[in-house]
Amino acid sequence: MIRAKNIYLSYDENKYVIKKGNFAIKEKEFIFIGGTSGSGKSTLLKSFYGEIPLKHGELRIAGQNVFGIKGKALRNLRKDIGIIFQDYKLINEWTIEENIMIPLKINGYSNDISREQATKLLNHVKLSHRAGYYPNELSGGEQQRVAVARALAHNPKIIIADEPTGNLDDYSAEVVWNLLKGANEQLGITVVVVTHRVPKNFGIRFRQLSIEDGIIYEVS
Ligand SMILES: Nc1ncnc2c1ncn2[C@@H]1O[C@H](COP(=O)(O)OP(=O)(O)OP(=O)(O)O)[C@@H](O)[C@H]1O
Repeated sequence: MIRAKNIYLSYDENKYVIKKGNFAIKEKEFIFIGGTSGSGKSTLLKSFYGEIPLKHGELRIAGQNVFGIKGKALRNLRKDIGIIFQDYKLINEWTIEENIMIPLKINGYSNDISREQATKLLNHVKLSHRAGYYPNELSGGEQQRVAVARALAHNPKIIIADEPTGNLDDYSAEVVWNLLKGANEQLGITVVVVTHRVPKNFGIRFRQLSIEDGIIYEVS
């Protein structure tokens, strides 16, 4: 599902953030990526959805070559990916239902279908009673559940999450982990999560990669 061959990523010409990156992630795997602060974890995730261009190497996501990707090809790549951030990144001026509708509208679904799907997902993340609320009227844990629903809305093949529980208390973190496990187990979505702390007794199979000073290691 994701294959990197000798990839290099950087923000400026003088220093590579990711060097000689080689790894493969199979369909339906659940992957944790760890490593020290500043080692390049977020940068690697950003390259998966074309936010950071590859300097060298080959990166294939769901069969699509990410090198130099732009325009329609980039839009197609993003159809296959749902993204979750540590700080939720919901649009505060829009209700949570409208937030969940965003990826559907971007992908050309009608208003009615988008709303129907958002209603289903609000039910899935147990927030139906808050559909008309705005993000800043919700707790952090609730906002992250909205973000998970938004990431799932357009039926992606891959979910990418960058420290999805970093701002959450233990209870809310567990709810988010359960949603991600469900996406992986029940929907067969490949899940790639950057986290400093792999949860104990996770309960499903997973693999771990680690990044140290820009070098990607397979831990398990
Ligand atoms: N937009 C940017 N412009 C220039 N350099 C950047 C930018 N974003 C990150 N960097 C640098 O790239 C390196 C890797 O950053 P990255 O955010 O990928 O690390 P990380 O492993 O995700 O760190 P953390 O665990 O602290 O979130 C760091 O040295 C950082 O300063």
